[in-house]
Amino acid sequence: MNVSIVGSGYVGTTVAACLADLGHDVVNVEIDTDVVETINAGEAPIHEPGLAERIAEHAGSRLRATTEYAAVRETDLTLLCLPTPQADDGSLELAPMRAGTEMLGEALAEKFETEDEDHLVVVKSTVLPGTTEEVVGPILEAETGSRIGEEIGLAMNPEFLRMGTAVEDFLEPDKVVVGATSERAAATLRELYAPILEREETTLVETDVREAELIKYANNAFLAAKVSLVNELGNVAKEYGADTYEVLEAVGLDDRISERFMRSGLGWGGSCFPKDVDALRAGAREQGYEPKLLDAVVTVNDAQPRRLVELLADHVDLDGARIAVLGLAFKPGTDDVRKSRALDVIAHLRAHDATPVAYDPVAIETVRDRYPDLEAEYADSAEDALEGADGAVVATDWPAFDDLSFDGMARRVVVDGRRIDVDETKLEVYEGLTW
Ligand SMILES: NC(=O)c1ccc[n+]([C@@H]2O[C@H](COP(=O)([O-])OP(=O)(O)OC[C@H]3O[C@@H](n4cnc5c(N)ncnc54)[C@H](O)[C@@H]3O)[C@@H](O)[C@H]2O)c1
Ligand SMILES: O=c1ccn([C@@H]2O[C@H](COP(=O)(O)OP(=O)(O)O[C@H]3O[C@H](CO)[C@@H](O)[C@H](O)[C@H]3O)[C@@H](O)[C@H]2O)c(=O)[nH]1
Repeated sequence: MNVSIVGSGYVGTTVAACLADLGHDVVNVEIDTDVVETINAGEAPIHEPGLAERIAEHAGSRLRATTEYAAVRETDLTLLCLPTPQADDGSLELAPMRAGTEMLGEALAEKFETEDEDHLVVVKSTVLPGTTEEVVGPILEAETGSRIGEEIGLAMNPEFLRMGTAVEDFLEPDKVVVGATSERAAATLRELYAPILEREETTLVETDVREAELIKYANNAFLAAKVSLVNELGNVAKEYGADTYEVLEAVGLDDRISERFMRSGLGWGGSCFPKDVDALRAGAREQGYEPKLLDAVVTVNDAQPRRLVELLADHVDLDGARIAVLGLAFKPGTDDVRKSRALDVIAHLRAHDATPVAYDPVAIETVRDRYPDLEAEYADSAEDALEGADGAVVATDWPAFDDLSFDGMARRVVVDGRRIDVDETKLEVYEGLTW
């Protein structure tokens, strides 16, 4: 099929490369010219395992990128992978979605004028119930002068991929959720995802649009809540002197609970859980419901970076101390630093007048770009960050940190926010945040 993807960020780029891999002809429509040039040069604009190889293989043949919306006219369907960030009050900010949809509508108007063809528009961005049918649909109708259900098909198809395993998650998902406004739209998406849907392990869930929109938020709220509960239990376990990882390993054997998403420590960051839980809380309030449990899920999460720095302060006088911060990415396998807990740890260290010396295998450039005012020094290697340090914190569980010797530290005091696999015998103090 001929597919256009509007927005070539973490999701749009991954989805484009994977759909090209499945045999589709794909064009990324993106306003950032650097991203467009990078993809067309056969390179990946983000760090994501398996992505660079796929872009290198397909760029110039089944995959290309452009800043020109006119490209959508040569395609059968468009996936909207636009950002849906947080407004200042935590609610869902729809301005980028509206702007991109308007530009798409303008481009499609010409397609409908010159050709007797239809076009399916699919919202892949995470949006609250009602957005697809009450915001995206009407903009498309206004811009094109056509009706949803006539020339324009409309569907919502949330994406569940994770950073760090995005390619694998997209190609081998547990489920594909399709909320379509017509059987024709649903059939087009079944055709798009046919090779994925053939997998025994993948379930196709067909719903109305509102349910598809809410499934995405419910999924993320559930996982974020699970990690916050695990962190609360971990904090309690620490008070009792019990090892929460042993406790939760046993709890996870109950298949109603599962052993996944049981890692306590610094809590959740990233571009999804924080903004999606906040958008759902704001949306619920707007609908007249007080989401008390979701509020608590955020409160527990927000407290963890401060708890970690306070724990470190029990062992090290932080005033004037050099503290190595191991990891900046919000999780391993990605250069994504949006809402990374490491940034909060750095802010708390600064509040204690410590000097944070940060190292990350792939995310230092992204931090420098996005947070130029962050008050941290950067090191070229973990060993350099640790050299002469009065203490260290582990903020991201990069596998490479497991093998560190911590030899060059002035004092070998390590507070681990992620429970990596270090050799404790080499350390003067080794404390886990929650165990
Ligand atoms: N990152 C994830 O792991 C993930 C997973 C599932 C769903 N989502 C959802 O997918 C959506 C996209 O997320 P992301 O992480 O890829 O965001 P992102 O910020 O990485 O990418 C968005 C891209 O859209 C581009 N853009 C903005 N306005 C545009 C316009 N008018 N026309 C064309 N391009 C435009 C930006 O330049 C950027 O490259 C969000 O709704 C997010 O919640 C994200
Ligand atoms: O046991 C765990 C598991 C995760 N985390 C943290 O939780 C955050 C999110 O991790 P993860 O869910 O693996 O990564 P994301 O890329 O944010 O993916 C989530 O957000 C995406 C965007 O909506 C969804 O598509 C995915 O399904 C959903 O897992 C990270 O900070 C992790 O360190 C923990 O602290 N403990």
